[in-house]
Amino acid sequence: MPDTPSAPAPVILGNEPGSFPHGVLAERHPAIVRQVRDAFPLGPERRRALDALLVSCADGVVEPLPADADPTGRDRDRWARWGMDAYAGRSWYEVPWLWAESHFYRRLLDAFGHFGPGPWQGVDPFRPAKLAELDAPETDEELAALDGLDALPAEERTRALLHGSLWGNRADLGFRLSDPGAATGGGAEPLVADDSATLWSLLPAPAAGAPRREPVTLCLVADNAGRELVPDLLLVAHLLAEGRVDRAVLHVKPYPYYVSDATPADVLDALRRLVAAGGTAAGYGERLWTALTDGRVTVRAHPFSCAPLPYADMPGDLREDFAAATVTVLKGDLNYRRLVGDRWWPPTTSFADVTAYFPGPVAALRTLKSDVVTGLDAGTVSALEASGERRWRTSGTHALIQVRR
Ligand SMILES: O=P(O)(O)OC[C@@]1(O)O[C@H](CO)[C@@H](O)[C@@H]1O
Repeated sequence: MPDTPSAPAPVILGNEPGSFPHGVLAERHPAIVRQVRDAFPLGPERRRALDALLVSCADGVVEPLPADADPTGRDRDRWARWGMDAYAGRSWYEVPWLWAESHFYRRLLDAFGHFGPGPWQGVDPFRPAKLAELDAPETDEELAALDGLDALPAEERTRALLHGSLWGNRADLGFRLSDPGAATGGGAEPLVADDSATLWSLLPAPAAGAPRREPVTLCLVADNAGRELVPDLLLVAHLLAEGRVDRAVLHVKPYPYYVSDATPADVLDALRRLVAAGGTAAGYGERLWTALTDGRVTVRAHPFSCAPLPYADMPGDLREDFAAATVTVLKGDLNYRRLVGDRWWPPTTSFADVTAYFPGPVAALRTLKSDVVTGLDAGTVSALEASGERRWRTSGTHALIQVRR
């Protein structure tokens, strides 16, 4: 029996040296700043701004967004609503870890000049790494392997594409910066929870000759670009082709975020990559291209997708989007943190209870890359604890498929 929480668990902070969140703030963030600094021929002003961010990461406090941080002023208002007034002046390590990380990316883009005006306005500082991944021989191999799918029975094909999307979540460039070996391990990794049968009960394959039913809409809240987004797009194309889904809404980030998170530009890159791949991959790519042009698939980049807050705080228009979906599938670790709240839940806490606020059926497809987890049964937790694998929560070697109808 899953445990129903009597009160919210403590929010995860980054203030404990040696912990995973502390390492992200103290080591991963400076490494990301240096990577951006080295990847572009930035002028003195931008380099000074990035160096100031490095100093701030080491021992600084959260500062209010500067007046020139966003030419429209709208983003400053948003950050005010998202907690800036409460957290300005406090140490990066003492505010909620989710908030600190999210705000770091906003500051990094500022320092880089992404919000302009200037030559780097609108430029994605992570694009070189994203394109390198998309062009890597491993991506060719993964796409060529799709040719074998046609020989599989329909259910196995669907399962293979679901698992491709799930394990594609290990392909996270920020994650590899601090744990280079973690995302490359081969072989089938254990699922710590698998509600895929519930997912398919929400998205059944239409039986031949069955009467027309209500249109089925899938909301897929994407995570990383490149080698995660490609299998996400394949899954969407497949579900459309099978008639399990009539329409799909793909949510991506409005600006570069958490290094490799997908933006609309990344959707285009991934789609072009599919279409150019030839074979089965190109067939999927072309179907998706058509579905985008005829409106069955739409792409949305909502500002809240880059908010430093849990989904429980989502605004009304996003709530309506999710409420209209037959099921919303959230990809990846960060979306999971935002879905269940980035808290020290006992791992057996009921997933259904902590996501009860979500406006409709919701599914999480995630590899475990941070401490938060819910919805595990007690036997699974004991087995994980007994396995001697100290970092099962954070190493990306385990995954889950959790669904709340
Ligand atoms: O959402 P994703 O791409 O699966 O993971 C994001 C991530 O790499 O970033 C955070 C640490 O920076 C963790 O939540 C997680 O490990």
